[in-house]
Amino acid sequence: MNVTAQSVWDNCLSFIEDNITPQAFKTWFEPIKAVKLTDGALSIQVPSKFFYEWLEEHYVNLLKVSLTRELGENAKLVYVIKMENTYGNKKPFTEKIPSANRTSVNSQEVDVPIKSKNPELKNPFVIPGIRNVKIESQLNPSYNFENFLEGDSNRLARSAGMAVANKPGGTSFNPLLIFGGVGLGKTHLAHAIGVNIKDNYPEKTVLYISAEKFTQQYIESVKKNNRNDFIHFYQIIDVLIVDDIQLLSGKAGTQDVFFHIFNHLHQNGKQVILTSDKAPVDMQDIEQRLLSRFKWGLSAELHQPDFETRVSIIRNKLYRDGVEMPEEIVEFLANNIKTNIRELEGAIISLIAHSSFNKKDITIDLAKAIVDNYVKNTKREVSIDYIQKVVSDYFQMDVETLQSKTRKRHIVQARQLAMFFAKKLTKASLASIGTQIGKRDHATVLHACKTVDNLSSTDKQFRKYVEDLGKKLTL
Ligand SMILES: Nc1ncnc2c1ncn2[C@@H]1O[C@H](COP(=O)(O)OP(=O)(O)OP(=O)(O)O)[C@@H](O)[C@H]1O
Repeated sequence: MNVTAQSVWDNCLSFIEDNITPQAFKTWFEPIKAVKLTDGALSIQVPSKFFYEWLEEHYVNLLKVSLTRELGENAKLVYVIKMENTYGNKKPFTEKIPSANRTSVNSQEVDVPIKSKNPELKNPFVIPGIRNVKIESQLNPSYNFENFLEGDSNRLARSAGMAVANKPGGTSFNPLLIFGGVGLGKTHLAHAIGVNIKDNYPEKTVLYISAEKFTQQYIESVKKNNRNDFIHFYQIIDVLIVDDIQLLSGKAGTQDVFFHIFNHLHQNGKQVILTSDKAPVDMQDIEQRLLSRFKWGLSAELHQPDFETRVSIIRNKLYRDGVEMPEEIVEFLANNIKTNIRELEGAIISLIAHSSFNKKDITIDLAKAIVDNYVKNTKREVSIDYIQKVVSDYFQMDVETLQSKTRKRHIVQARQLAMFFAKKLTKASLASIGTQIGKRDHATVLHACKTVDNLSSTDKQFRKYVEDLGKKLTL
């Protein structure tokens, strides 16, 4: 019988297929092409260097056994690797394949003898120096657990984050989705988990990436026709942290590729950590199959910090910056900047800067001037969730009541006010506002906005509601 590269490889494949899961076979063996067979050496082409390394890491014995069955003890395997690509990595794939093994510019051939001449190598398929690919984690070490202060507002998310950091992929918090409003610490906590995992498990590959950058990389990979490399790159990560996942909204291609990466990682016990500015249930234009996966693990909300937590955050920042500030001013800041920790930090920095540039002491008057100025100049972003919370608190009802189907007048009015402020203070569409406030349609929201306008010009009491709520929501 005529023995060709293809026939040898086909036989290897049927042996391999019997020994691994269909999913693994599809992912790691179907993309391989048999290239040539010369002097007992089978050349196979793999799509990327990562792919090659993955095979070496996970399937080396299987390859060895299957090839030895076909070509005998002296069989050799030669990998032909297409030019590699870079993803999410400033210094990608810096490991060098020994130049003696490099035979062409557009492809890299790695000659891997089954019987090694080097007796120290336990695994004869492995070439030292190229197995461990360094992927820069893109983590910011200054965002860690030590300086992520705990309070009622973040206790659940912080504890879940610590549990994940202690046992990545080994808890039921997979994925861990951290969600909450602007500037409440989602990015900080996500980094802290990654940083802690790197401390606990230095050998694990951790990658932090924003959903925006992930999308750009994906688009780039499609343009360059190397979508598979893109997928394989992400599939070898042990801990994948994707920030602002809501930004995948409306991007069907990126969602699809993320779905496959997510599934692969999850099935292989790898940890996924996501952040979002809204709960999965409120995410718009994200495919249902992806949303349902986001809900598989734990969704933990970061709420607005309470007064005590705000005070601790200020004190901690002052301590780290080596600045002293009278307690009265610390409390003044904590009382006046409530909804966004980034703004709180910004106000502290401005205060310190004003005092040192103008050589003035930090006084309560200076603090008032900064806070006034700060609040005026800061376009506050409020979420629809926050609006519903403020309106229901104001009318002493809970959010569920505000959203309910009841026609009781005071509840209808509260709901209409929430819709009115959502239209006024957010960029959300009428349809999206309706969905988020009790699953109503856009016509109901439009009607609510008109009603609030009419009533505020005819009903004094109602006008007071609008003014009070307006102040609460924009302060
Ligand atoms: N619990 C906390 N303790 C100390 N600092 C905090 C805490 N929470 C948030 N911060 C600080 O507040 C700032 C804003 O946090 P971060 O950028 O993580 O917010 P975010 O929720 O990701 O915001 P965005 O919605 O804009 O992406 C950061 O400087 C962060 O260090």
